[in-house]
Amino acid sequence: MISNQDSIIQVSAPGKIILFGEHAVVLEKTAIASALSLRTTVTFTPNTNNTLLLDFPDLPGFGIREWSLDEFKKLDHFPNDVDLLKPIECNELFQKELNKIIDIKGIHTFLFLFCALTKCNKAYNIKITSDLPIGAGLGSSASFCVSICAGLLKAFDTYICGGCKQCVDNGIVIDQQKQQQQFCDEQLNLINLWSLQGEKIMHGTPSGIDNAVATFGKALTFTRKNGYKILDKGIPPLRILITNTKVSRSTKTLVEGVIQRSKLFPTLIDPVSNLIDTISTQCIESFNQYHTDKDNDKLQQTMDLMFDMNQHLLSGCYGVGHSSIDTIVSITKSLGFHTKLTGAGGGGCVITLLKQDTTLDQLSSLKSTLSSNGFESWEATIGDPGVLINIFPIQK
Ligand SMILES: Nc1ncnc2c1ncn2[C@@H]1O[C@H](COP(=O)(O)OP(=O)(O)O)[C@@H](O)[C@H]1O
Ligand SMILES: C[C@@](O)(CCOP(=O)(O)O)CC(=O)O
Ligand SMILES: [Mg+2]
Repeated sequence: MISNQDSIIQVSAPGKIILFGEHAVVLEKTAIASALSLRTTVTFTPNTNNTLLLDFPDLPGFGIREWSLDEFKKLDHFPNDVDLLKPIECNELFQKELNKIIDIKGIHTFLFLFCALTKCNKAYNIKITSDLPIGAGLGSSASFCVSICAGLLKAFDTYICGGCKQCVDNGIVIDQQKQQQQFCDEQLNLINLWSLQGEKIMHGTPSGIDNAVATFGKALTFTRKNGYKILDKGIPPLRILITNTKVSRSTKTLVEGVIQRSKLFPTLIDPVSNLIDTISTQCIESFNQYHTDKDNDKLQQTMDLMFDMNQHLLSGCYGVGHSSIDTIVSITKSLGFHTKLTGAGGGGCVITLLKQDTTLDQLSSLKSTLSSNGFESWEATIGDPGVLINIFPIQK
């Protein structure tokens, strides 16, 4: 059998949209998210130079960089004694040491996961590409962390299930043509927990919803207390248009701002968070109702109202709106559609609820109005699978 250490490993994980509950989910409330068909792909190719070569074309100004593995191993706080089956946070002192090597949070995240999971015992060229816009609310950071963790655990044959048939052998083939495989649930849980440690370096206080949806895929509800729950019957056939404001923002700063506001003004912010929680739970109820009565009009009416309410609470009460988002809300409203931000807000992407019977002409008129205002939009495909893996033998 060819060892994984002598193979090319390719892993992909999806981005996501949050339908309801972003930010409130950090404050312990319920949120609902669905995986997107847009994915981040990581390719691990062994090298014989004792180096780590990173090729990150989507990270502005990064390009390709290479370090000797010894450069990391010699650091005083190198995570030597980590148990791979028990994910832990990055030691602050190690992060400070990484910061002296390179001052980019996303790269600290990568380097922490790489050092903790491989102990720098294997040299790799690693390429990461994404279909997702980076830093725009569609969960690129989580799909980045999930793909890295899944690939590195596989590279070292680290399985919390002990190496079940699904994880070690042929697995469940999701896509015959691409021969992509899925891990077992136990291994997915391990990947999810390691990815959360990565997200913590990027964001400080991630709720965990983004890495859960990038790991498990489909559509799920999430609370920090109870974790994720896959919506067994899926999401009703909603049509969603994603529009990118192209305004860049920092998830970390926005999340910190909302936490700060809720600490300073608990009597004002708690009821807002509770109302968002009610919107999320009402959404689940409406989905269940739809699965019974298939009443599209009723679902559309409720969802339209909840899109408006959630948007205004995020913008007016949590303070994570942006004038570009307001512009899209008003353009879409003038054409009869309801829009909310998705992810951290402050710019990034927004989602508009189309109707089941929105015609191609109506859609293209909506898209061209948005485009003439400088915004790019596309209809989303949601409910996609979570993290998937391919192994290729190296061609000699
Ligand atoms: N394909 C990628 N290549 C390199 N870094 C990435 C990639 N995707 C995500 N990242 C990291 O994630 C960060 C963006 O995460 P974040 O601000 O949470 O936005 P979002 O998750 O909404 O896209 C980037 O600044 C970068 O550090
Ligand atoms: C704002 C938040 O709810 C989602 C952030 O998503 P994104 O990184 O902006 O894609 C934060 C979180 O849940 O960790
Ligand atoms: Mg993110």
